[in-house]
Amino acid sequence: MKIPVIEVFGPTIQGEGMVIGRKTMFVRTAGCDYSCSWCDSKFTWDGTEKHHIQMMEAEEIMQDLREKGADQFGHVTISGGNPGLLPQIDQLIDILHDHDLEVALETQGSRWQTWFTKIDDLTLSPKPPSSGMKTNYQTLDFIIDSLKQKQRGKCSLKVVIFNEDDLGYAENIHQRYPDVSLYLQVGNDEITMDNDQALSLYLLQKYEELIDQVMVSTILKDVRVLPQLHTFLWGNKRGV
Ligand SMILES: C[S@@+](CC[C@H](N)C(=O)[O-])C[C@H]1O[C@@H](n2cnc3c(N)ncnc32)[C@H](O)[C@@H]1O
Ligand SMILES: Nc1nc2[nH]cc(C(=O)O)c2c(=O)[nH]1
Ligand code: SF4
Ligand SMILES: [Mg+2]
Repeated sequence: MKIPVIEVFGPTIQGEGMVIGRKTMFVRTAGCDYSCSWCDSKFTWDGTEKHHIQMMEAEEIMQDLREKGADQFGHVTISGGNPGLLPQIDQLIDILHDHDLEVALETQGSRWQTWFTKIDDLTLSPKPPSSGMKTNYQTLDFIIDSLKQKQRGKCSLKVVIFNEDDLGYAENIHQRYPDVSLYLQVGNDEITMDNDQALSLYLLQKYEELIDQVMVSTILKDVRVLPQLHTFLWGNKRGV
């Protein structure tokens, strides 16, 4: 079965979460079951780029990765949209592994796929109140439980923070899943700003504010606090 792909890019650095800084290629799938108010990738689901969606066989995606990244990469990140909507990603992972490539996944944890167990670096990013979305804890419990029993690689949680309610949500997530490493990420509420320098300064200030808040939390002890590294470097630019 073909995979709806909206962009393939890289090599670049992973700008977020558990493998931040790692050289990687990106495959971004189209379609999401959420509609987060602050989503920085709305083009994957809001219909504005539906003509750019390509239905691709897993082998064609592999070819595209080689055309763009030649033999210069050893890691591929699958993001979206929500790739977790697509059972057919299974074949893509097998092909990537056959090419000795490690595979990362970005998903919000609203849907389970059996192929999650084959992922090397799996990021679950449940959405805090500011997103306007509601977490289905039954599904998230099931995913985390299933991964604990049988996963090839590592799993982490990443919560984007925009306000104090979001921080409270992250505390709750950390208490519910204390054994899963937790990353807090600065929320970018200026997703249309095109002045890169002003954006970097603004987000740096947000980063410092978030650090200050986390330092005084009695619950968030074993956590990592990160910015989106790619926005510091390249602003709101696409495909980097
Ligand atoms: C675009 S999403 C795609 C994967 C999946 N739908 C998800 O949300 O995890 C990739 C990551 O970007 C984060 N993200 C989206 N918009 C953001 C924003 N405005 N500021 C900071 N992080 C954002 C998401 O929370 C997620 O961790
Ligand atoms: N460099 C870079 N790092 C990223 N980490 C997560 C991304 C995403 O949109 O899923 C992303 C992205 O779009 N670019
Ligand atoms: S779940 Fe991810 S892709 Fe979907 S709307 Fe939220 S941030 Fe965007
Ligand atoms: Mg992004």
